[in-house]
Amino acid sequence: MGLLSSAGTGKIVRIVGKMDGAKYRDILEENLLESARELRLGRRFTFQQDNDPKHKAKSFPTVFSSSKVKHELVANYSHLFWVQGSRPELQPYMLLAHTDVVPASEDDAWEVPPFSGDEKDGFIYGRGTMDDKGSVMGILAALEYILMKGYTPQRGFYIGLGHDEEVHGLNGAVNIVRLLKERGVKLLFVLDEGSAILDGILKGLDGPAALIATSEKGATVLKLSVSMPPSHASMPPRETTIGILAAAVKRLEENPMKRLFGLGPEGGMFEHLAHKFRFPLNFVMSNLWLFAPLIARIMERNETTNAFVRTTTAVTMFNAGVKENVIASYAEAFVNMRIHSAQTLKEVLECVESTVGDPRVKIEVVYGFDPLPISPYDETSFGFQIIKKTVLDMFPSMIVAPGMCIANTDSRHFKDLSSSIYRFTPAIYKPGDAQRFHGINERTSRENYEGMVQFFFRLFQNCDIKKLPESHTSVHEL
Ligand SMILES: CCCCCCCC/C=C\CCCCCCCC(=O)N[C@@H](Cc1ccc(O)cc1)C(=O)O
Ligand SMILES: [Zn+2]
Ligand SMILES: [Zn+2]
Repeated sequence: MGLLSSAGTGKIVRIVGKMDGAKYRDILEENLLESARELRLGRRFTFQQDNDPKHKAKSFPTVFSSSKVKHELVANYSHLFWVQGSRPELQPYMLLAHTDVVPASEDDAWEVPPFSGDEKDGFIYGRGTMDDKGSVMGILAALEYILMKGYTPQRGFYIGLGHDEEVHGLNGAVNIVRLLKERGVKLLFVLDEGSAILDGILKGLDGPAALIATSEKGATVLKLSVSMPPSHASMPPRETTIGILAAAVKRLEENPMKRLFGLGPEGGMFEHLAHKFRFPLNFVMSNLWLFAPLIARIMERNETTNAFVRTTTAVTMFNAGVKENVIASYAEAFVNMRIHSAQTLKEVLECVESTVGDPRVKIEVVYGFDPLPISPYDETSFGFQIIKKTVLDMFPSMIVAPGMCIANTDSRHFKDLSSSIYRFTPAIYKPGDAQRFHGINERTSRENYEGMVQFFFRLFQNCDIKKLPESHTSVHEL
């Protein structure tokens, strides 16, 4: 069923295909245009900062007035929605997204101001359009639409919109989890951001591939610091705090963590994709047991694919000095590491200590956690198969494979509520797009945004089957 498509200049979406009459079409069109405007407003699309209850009611009037939907604020700014199903015996699932964003500076070379939400050449630009307001709006717009159609979901579901994902979700996601635990909720599956449809990003792969991440890397932030008494810049010591610390972080950069390609979920991902690679890569990918070290050397040349090969090391902050003619008494640096699934936090810390190899450099763990468990993706895994089916409904010839999230998401806080946690948004990303995450010119195409609404709209309906058909039946035939 076709739902949404691009319209003429100035219009984000127009309804096409099987719709239930002009009345719904007009209302929905107006509503989705409103949604798109909200998305474009970027900074202003923060439910909580407006602190105006009418604001969300205006954007999604049906969601906020439906007797089927229960909405509550969590920790003042996060949102928890419960959409009641008509068959309470069916286990609920949960969709996650977040409304907060990382900072963006007008001084960086954005093609359009980062909070203008301006549209250019078919793309809506702005901080949060990819990470993660597109999902927020896509989920709510799809819910608005399905409720307007009068569809009653059979399987109940939760929607959690965190407000502090970019600072670990300790107030938003963690409190949503706490509430659900208190209520004895167990989730059939959880779907969050963290992977997408990659087109041309994995070199040698013919055509796009939808990668449903079944795990995510662990992470740690380490604070490295050096202290010594301050002194006059005219009589410098042979080594300064800044020089010692700079040498330590340089050693970390020059000695990347070991290659682990093939030993984590990325192994299964490339094996699934193998037949879509051009010769000889198809042969090589089908025999990772033999060729993994060779592939790792090729993949590590590119920043995005390197993240699949190893635990990554990023020196993100360096602070030192108070005046240009005073030898700094203190220098500190922060190192952000994402831990490959085949390694533990403990192993990473041991390795960093040995690479730094200088007792004058104090190493403190700001936070850290191990890689997340791998969620099932076999033929009997309801969540994986339903997400896959929904992708195939939209893109029938798409290759769908299990993937790995190389960053971190709020979903990691949900591991006690479900063993089936998936990270995927149906956006298509092309070469250059990976750098837009937390970077400049973050943007979403009209097609990606519309696809997001369509994906969730279909997902709500696909989740209404009671159970998957017996194995060997293609889920696409459901
Ligand atoms: C990280 C972008 C990689 C792009 C790879 C190219 C493929 C794109 C496919 C899918 C989209 C990837 C979505 C990534 C979601 C990232 C969410 C996020 O930014 N989370 C924060 C959480 C965090 C972790 C550690 C901290 O110290 C603070 C915040 C993140 O940085 O991972
Ligand atoms: Zn995000
Ligand atoms: Zn982010």
